[in-house]
Amino acid sequence: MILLIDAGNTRIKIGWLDIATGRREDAALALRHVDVAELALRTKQLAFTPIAAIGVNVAGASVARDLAETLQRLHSLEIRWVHSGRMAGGITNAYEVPEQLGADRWVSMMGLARHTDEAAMLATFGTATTLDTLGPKDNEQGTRLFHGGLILPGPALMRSSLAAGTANLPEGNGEAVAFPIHTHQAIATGIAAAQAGALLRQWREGLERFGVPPMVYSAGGGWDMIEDEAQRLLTKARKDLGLAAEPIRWLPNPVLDGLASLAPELL
Ligand SMILES: Nc1ncnc2c1ncn2[C@@H]1O[C@H](COP(=O)(O)OP(=O)(O)O)[C@@H](O)[C@H]1O
Ligand SMILES: CC(C)(COP(=O)(O)O)[C@@H](O)C(=O)NCCC(=O)O
Repeated sequence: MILLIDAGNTRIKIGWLDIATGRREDAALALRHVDVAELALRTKQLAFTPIAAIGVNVAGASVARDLAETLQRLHSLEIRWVHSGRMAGGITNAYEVPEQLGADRWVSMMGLARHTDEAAMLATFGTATTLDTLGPKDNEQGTRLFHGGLILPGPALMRSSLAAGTANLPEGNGEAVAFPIHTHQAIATGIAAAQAGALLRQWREGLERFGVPPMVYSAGGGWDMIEDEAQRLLTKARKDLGLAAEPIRWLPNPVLDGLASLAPELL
């Protein structure tokens, strides 16, 4: 079994792959950085001994070091860290400097490619929100292009930055509504509208570029804060354009899916 690691800025997600059968974890483990020691307890509960570990890390050197030390101590394993590049897993990276792209975003495009051959967008609501577009599989070689994408503060970061940067605003919670009538509602609605509005903007860019609407997939721990608003705005936009309804589809772990698809060529 191979451990799959996605170290994000808030949490580390860990799954596994049986390379012989393609079998994957039922549910990924999510740990905060400070709880990395819990990995010892959790991997001891696994019904197998991992023989390799591959991962991406956008959370800085100390998180990588903690993970590396923990897996070395527990299983004598070295983590094979994946970095962004110009091409991998049948996808070409349009970033001017490919190595600058977050490795989690890059590998998530390979995860997304497992779910559709159509032009698609992955909206990930983590610490940051990223809205990334993958072109269709439409040439003879079957290669695809990562067209680029947006970065904005994630829902929780928007909320905490409002509370930290103002004298009077709390950490706003609540439902998004058309016309907010108290502060919590005003903040929750503002954040949901900003996140869903950015998603919709990028979906329209995709529609113009491809001539067909990109499929939209979502991921990340902050999705539940904006799901209703995002689904509602996209449904309305599609209806206004005379397009059939097509909801945003949730992907629990596109980064781990991408690592799983890269594993055979990495190991
Ligand atoms: N138990 C939890 N601990 C921390 N964040 C959580 C938890 N449950 C949901 N969240 C939300 O998930 C977000 C982090 O999502 P995640 O996809 O793990 O991000 P990242 O990949 O940047 O670490 C947080 O900003 C928060 O809104
Ligand atoms: C955009 C990110 C901060 C997202 O990180 P996350 O929210 O998943 O922790 C990360 O992918 C990153 O540091 N990217 C480097 C810059 C770029 O992708 O252009």
